[in-house]
Amino acid sequence: MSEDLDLNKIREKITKLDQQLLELFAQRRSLTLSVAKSKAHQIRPVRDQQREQELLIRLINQGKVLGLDAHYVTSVYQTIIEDSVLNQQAYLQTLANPNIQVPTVSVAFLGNKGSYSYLASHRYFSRRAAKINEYGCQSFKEIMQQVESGHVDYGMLPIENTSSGSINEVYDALQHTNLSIVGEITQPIEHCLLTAVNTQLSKIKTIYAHGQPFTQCSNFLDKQKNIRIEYCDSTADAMAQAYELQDPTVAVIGSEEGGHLYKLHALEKSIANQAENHSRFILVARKPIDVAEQIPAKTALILATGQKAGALVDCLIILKAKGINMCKLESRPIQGRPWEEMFYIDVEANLKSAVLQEAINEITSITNFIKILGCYPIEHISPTSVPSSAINA
Ligand SMILES: C=C(O[C@@H]1C=C(C(=O)O)C=C[C@H]1O)C(=O)O
Repeated sequence: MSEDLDLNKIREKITKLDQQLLELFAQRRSLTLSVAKSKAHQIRPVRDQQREQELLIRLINQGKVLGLDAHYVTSVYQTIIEDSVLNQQAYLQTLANPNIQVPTVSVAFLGNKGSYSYLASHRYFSRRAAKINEYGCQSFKEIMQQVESGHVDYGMLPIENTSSGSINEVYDALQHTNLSIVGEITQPIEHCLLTAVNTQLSKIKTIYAHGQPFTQCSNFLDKQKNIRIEYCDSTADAMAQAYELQDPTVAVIGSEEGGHLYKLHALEKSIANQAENHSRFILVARKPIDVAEQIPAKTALILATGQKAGALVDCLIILKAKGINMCKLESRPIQGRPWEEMFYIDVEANLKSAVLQEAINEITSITNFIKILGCYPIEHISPTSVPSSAINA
């Protein structure tokens, strides 16, 4: 056989190229860290979308000469730039908070190895070069107690999901805690039907899962006939059960990545109602953090206005007048005060900024209660778009 068609030889070449690509990615990453150091010095914002756009247009054109599709080049580089910006943000945060640089952190999350909260915790801290001591919990309340008592440094809590909405239990718990929100991470939720042994969908009689995945996969589940549903405290518990049972009639709903930790494989993939299914998690700690000026920040607060006509609108008008963007508004009942509501507001502003301080002072003067839940770096990096003329030229 000619060497050009020898599969093993071709794959060896691909393996070598991939190694070189990884080395180049690592070199690029370390250069962007030098950029972050320079920006820290000059107090310039981390993100420079004009530079990103110029870079993307140049790469699209260079890619075309090499026969690479413009969409492919754009999507690869948007991923690289997202990593670069998040890495620079993480670095600047260590400079802004020198007192909390520790090589090992302990994190409480829902469930055990393999739960979505476990995956979110690992993803969040992988960028912060910290080793994790994991502390799996059975409830959101337990997670908060573990952080409040000082038993662990951080708690990772899911707060909202793109298909099932806000997680009320977590919102309610935030009313009664002194913990601060110090970070966020959005985790793609890719629900699969996982089994411990080789089997077929028609043989499944029982599905184990946490309540949230059940809600998020209701369309798929409605189509399955004669299946018993067993609710579990967490996705990880469901996976552990399936692993123990080794039963061809049993399946669980969870991520493929988490399932690997329990030697489970995917019988069906992408079973969620919405193809784009993401959960946003918040990270809580006993002390608030500072957010570096060069990083886009979000501040979360809760307030109670009492029963006056237009009282909430008056608060929002203050934010509008100061040009502060509100990115989330949620209301929850106040325990023991029927029909009164607590409003949860996320704004895109740094708590240290004069403009937000002024807004908070004005809002405080017209509300019954206000509490700052925390200020933290915005982790969502919206991709820089390129003009369609560059793509289609
Ligand atoms: C590296 C930089 O920081 C950010 C990341 C970029 C990148 O990874 O290429 C480009 C522009 C900035 O948004 C930079 O400013 O050059």
